[in-house]
Amino acid sequence: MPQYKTVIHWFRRDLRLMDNTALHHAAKEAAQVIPAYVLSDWKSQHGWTGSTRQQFLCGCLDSLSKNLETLSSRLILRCGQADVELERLIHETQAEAVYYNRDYDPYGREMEKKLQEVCNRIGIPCHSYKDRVLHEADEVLTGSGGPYRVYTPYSRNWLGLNKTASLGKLTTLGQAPDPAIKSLPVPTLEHWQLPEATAILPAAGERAARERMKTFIENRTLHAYAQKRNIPAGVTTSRLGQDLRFGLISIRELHERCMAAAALATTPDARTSIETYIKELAWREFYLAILWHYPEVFDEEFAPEFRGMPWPGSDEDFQTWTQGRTGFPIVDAGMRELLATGFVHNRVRMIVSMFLTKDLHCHWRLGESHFMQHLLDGENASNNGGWQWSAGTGADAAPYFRIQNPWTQTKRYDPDGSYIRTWVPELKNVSAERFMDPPKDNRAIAPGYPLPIVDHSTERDRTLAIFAKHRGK
Ligand SMILES: Cc1cc2nc3c(=O)[nH]c(=O)nc-3n(C[C@H](O)[C@H](O)[C@H](O)COP(=O)(O)OP(=O)(O)OC[C@H]3O[C@@H](n4cnc5c(N)ncnc54)[C@H](O)[C@@H]3O)c2cc1C
Repeated sequence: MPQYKTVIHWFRRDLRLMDNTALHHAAKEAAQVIPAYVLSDWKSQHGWTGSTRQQFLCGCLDSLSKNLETLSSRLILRCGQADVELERLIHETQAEAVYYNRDYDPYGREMEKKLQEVCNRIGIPCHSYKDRVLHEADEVLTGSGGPYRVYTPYSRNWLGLNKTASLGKLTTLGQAPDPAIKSLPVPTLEHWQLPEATAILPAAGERAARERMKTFIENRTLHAYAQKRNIPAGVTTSRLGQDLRFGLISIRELHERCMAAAALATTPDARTSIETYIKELAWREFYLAILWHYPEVFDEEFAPEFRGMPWPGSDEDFQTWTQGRTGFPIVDAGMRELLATGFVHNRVRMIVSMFLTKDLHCHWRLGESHFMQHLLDGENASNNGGWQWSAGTGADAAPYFRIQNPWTQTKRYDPDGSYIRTWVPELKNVSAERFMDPPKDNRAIAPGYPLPIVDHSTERDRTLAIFAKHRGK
C-alpha cells in the first residue's frame, strides 16, 4: 500500500525516467506522481546561458513530455519562481509530499531551502535525494574531516568509495494528472525571447543520450580513451557532457557500464583507458565539491594570493578571441567550434582559456561567462573550475608559471592540422607546418586570415611579471 495518495516530482537537472532516484522513490511511495518542471521567467538575456543550451533544454523537455505520455502520465510545465509555482501546484493537486534530486550550486541550494520552507509551512514532507553525483561533497573528505583543495588526493579517496547501484527502469507513475491541472506548452526559444540558435546541436532527450552512451562504450572509443582523448580531431571522447549536465543519463549507470566494460576488457590499454575515463568523472565531482565547500569561487579567485590581481587585457582583444580571429589557428579553431556546435574539446578548452588569460591578459571571468553563454554542457562548477585552472588561480590549478604555448600544443595534438582545417575554412589548403609557428615572413598564411595578434613569448614574460609582482606584494 503506497504511503501517499498524490505527490509531486520536481524535475530539474534530471530530465530522464531511467534510474532517477527521487522519481523512483516517489513512484514507489505514492499512488500518483505529478511530474512537474518550472521554467525560468527571465527575458532576452541571462548571465549564464544563451540560445544554444536553451534550445537543447526545449528538446529535452519535449522528449521528457513524450516519454511521460508512454507511462500514461503528463508533464506539468509552469513558469516563474520554483517555490512559488510548486506551492501553487501542491494546493491544486492536494499533493502530500514533494520529491526532488539535489542540486549543488548555491542558486539551486537556495531554491531548495525556499521549497523546504514552503513544505514546512503547509505541513507536508519534502524528500530530497543524491542523484547527480556518485559522491556528494561531504562523502569525500580528508582524514581530518575537511574538504580537499587539490584533485589527486580527492580522486584517490573518491575512487575507493563504494558506488550506489542503479535503480533500473520505471514502469508507472500512477494515474495521469487531472486534465483540470493546467500546463504550459513545451517551450521554444520565444519563451525567453532568445534569438534562434545557430549552432548545430546533437539530438536532445533521454533516448538520444542513451544512444550516445551506448555508442561510446560499444564502439570502443572508451577503450582507446587514454591514448586518444587529447586529440581534438574526430570523436575521441565520450561527448556526454550535455547529457550529464541535463541528467539525461544517470551517472550511476554510466559508471556501472564502464566497470562492466573494464571487467570484459582484454588488453591493458583498454583497462587503462577505462580507468582514465572514470577519473574524468571524478573531476566533475571534484569541482562540484569545490563549489559546495567554497561558493566564493564565483566571485573571486580560489587561491587567495591572486585575489585583486590586475588583468589588463583589452576589450578589443577579447572580442577578437570570441570571434576566432586571433591569428593563432588552434585558438581560432576552438573558438569557432564553440560557436558552430556548442562544444569544444577539453584540450582546446585549455588552450583557448590559457591564451585569453595568459597571452591576452583578459580576466578569466570574461571567458567563463562567454563559455557559459555558448557551451551545451555549460555547468557552473566545471566551467569555473576549468577557467580558474587555466588562469592559474584555481583549485589544483596549473601553476601560473606553466604557460602552454599554442604553437607547441598544435604540434603535439593536431600534428596534421585536420582539427584546424575543419573549423577555419580559410586554412583548408594550408600545410600543417604553417600552423605550428608564427609566420616568419610576417605575411598572412592564407588570404583573409589575420596575423597573430600578439607574440606568445613576449606575453608569457609579461604574465610571469604580473603574477610575480602581485605575489610579492
Ligand atoms: C576552461 C574550461 C571550461 C570547462 N567548462 C566545462 C563546463 O562548463 N561543463 C563541463 O561539463 N565541463 C567543462 N569543462 C571540462 C571538460 O572540458 C568537459 O567536461 C569535456 O570537454 C566534455 O566533453 P566530453 O563529454 O567528451 O568529455 P570526456 O573526456 O568524455 O569526459 C567525460 C565526462 O567527464 C567530465 N569531465 C571531463 N573532464 C572534466 C574536467 N576537466 N572537469 C570537470 N569535468 C570533467 C564531464 O562530465 C565529461 O562529460 C571545462 C574545461 C575547461 C578547461
